[in-house]
Amino acid sequence: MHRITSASAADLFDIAATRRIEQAAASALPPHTLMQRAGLAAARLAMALAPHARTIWIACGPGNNGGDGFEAAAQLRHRGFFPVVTFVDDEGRLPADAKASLQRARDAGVTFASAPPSSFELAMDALLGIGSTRPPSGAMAEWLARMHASASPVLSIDVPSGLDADTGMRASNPNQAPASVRATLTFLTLKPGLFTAQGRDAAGTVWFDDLGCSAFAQERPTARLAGAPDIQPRTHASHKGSYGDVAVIGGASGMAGAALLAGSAALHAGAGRVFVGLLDPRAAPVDTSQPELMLRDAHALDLAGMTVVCGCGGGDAVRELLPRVLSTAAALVLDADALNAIAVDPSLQAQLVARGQAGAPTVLTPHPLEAARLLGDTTGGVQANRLAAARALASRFGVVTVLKGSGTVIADAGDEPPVINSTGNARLATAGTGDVLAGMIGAALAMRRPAFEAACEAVWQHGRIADLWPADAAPLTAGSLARRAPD
Ligand SMILES: NC(=O)C1=CN([C@@H]2O[C@H](COP(=O)(O)OP(=O)(O)OC[C@H]3O[C@@H](n4cnc5c(N)ncnc54)[C@H](OP(=O)(O)O)[C@@H]3O)[C@@H](O)[C@H]2O)[C@@H](O)CC1
Ligand SMILES: [K+]
Repeated sequence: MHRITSASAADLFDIAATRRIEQAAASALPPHTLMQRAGLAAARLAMALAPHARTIWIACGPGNNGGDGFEAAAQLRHRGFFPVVTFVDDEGRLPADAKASLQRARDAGVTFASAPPSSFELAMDALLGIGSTRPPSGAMAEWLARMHASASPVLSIDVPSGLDADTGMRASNPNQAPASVRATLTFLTLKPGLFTAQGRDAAGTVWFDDLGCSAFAQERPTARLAGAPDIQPRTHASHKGSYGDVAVIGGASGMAGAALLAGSAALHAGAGRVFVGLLDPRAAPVDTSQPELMLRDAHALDLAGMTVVCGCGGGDAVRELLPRVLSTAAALVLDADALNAIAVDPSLQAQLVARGQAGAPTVLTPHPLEAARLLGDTTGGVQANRLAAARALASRFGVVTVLKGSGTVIADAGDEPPVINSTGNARLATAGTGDVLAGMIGAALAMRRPAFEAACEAVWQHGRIADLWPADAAPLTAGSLARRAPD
């Protein structure tokens, strides 16, 4: 068993692949082995999370997830703990594995109750796992609300009940605040839904136990966690030309800040030279707080050979420059208003596709609403399956897509599984952080990183800066994020 951190690189498997792996493993092992291993792992983690617990409440559901809970209860009782099990259903309907574990819990002397204990030091959610088919209701919903309202830690078994392990969507109560201390112990495979959409909030700290079955995981991953990128050392005999030129195009009237933020981020991410082509004709000729940035009139910038970051604060004015940007930029990041302009213009879309066909690297950085506009979908439709939406955008336009949000998804147009980013936190929910990300990706492209790697690395670093933000420092702002340190 090990804890998954933002540095962990790992393959993720959807429910269908997990079921196949489970079947292959179960048929090669003696009956009940997997559930006994799962229950033992759950009991061990429960003891580690609440070593002095007097009462551990284990809520068990009608399938094998409940079976894991019974098995954990038996193991905890054998070790001198006092688990109290509440069980939602008729035991006659339990699958064979779970029935055997229920019997083992009874034989171990576990207490069964019809209602949750009045106090508990740890709650174990073994109600629903990957077999969840509809929103929890009745006693199940009440018990989930009860455990998440308590100050005690909640340990979810395999998957937080009601969370779709493929998509990270919650079946119900999407706004229900999860318990402040929460962990999920997942078995056999890591599932993508634990890491994107509502999954990260629901799951808390993710622990993984392969139940000794990694040899059976011969499936193609659905997605991946990329883990910490390798730092590319700079050679001593290098100069600013070695790290490429970035040109930011944006900053229409009243929105110069967005373009300056992207420029600052590109500079601090290591680009050799950064030009900021402002769309506002009355913009100041220099930013005295960042004199390294070379401010220009966007229309006068020669973009040939440049990595262009286009759209930050671009307003409607960016539209007229897009044909030239799409046809001349050596590498390109399209953000914000550039994406909105492309979403409503078939000729720009055709140009974007042509870039992909010509092998010109392009990265799109939409948030869910921008992605929805590009796909002709709704934000809800995009969020309902973020992996699929990112893949659809990447293949439609022949680009790398960075679908922002909790668990940012990075997909390319090829066969590679998409990456779900594992860094970042709610500190990033402040104006301008998207402009900073666009600038960081631009810098990585200017340094000749392949587009998919550039996007994955920059997204990881962007979140990592927020993760390392000192708790006692001033709140994170986009400007300080771009400079990679609190003011
Ligand atoms: N087999 C093994 O050895 C191993 C299995 N493992 C464990 O098994 C888990 C998968 O087990 P599973 O397939 O039985 O699915 P599970 O998530 O328990 O739920 C299915 C049951 O719930 C019911 N149901 C669904 N939604 C509902 C709702 N909202 N409200 C009420 N009922 C609802 C559904 O009934 P139905 O939809 O048919 O009415 C069915 O009865 C997996 O996540 C892992 O924890 C691991 O230990 C590895 C070894
Ligand atoms: K569960």
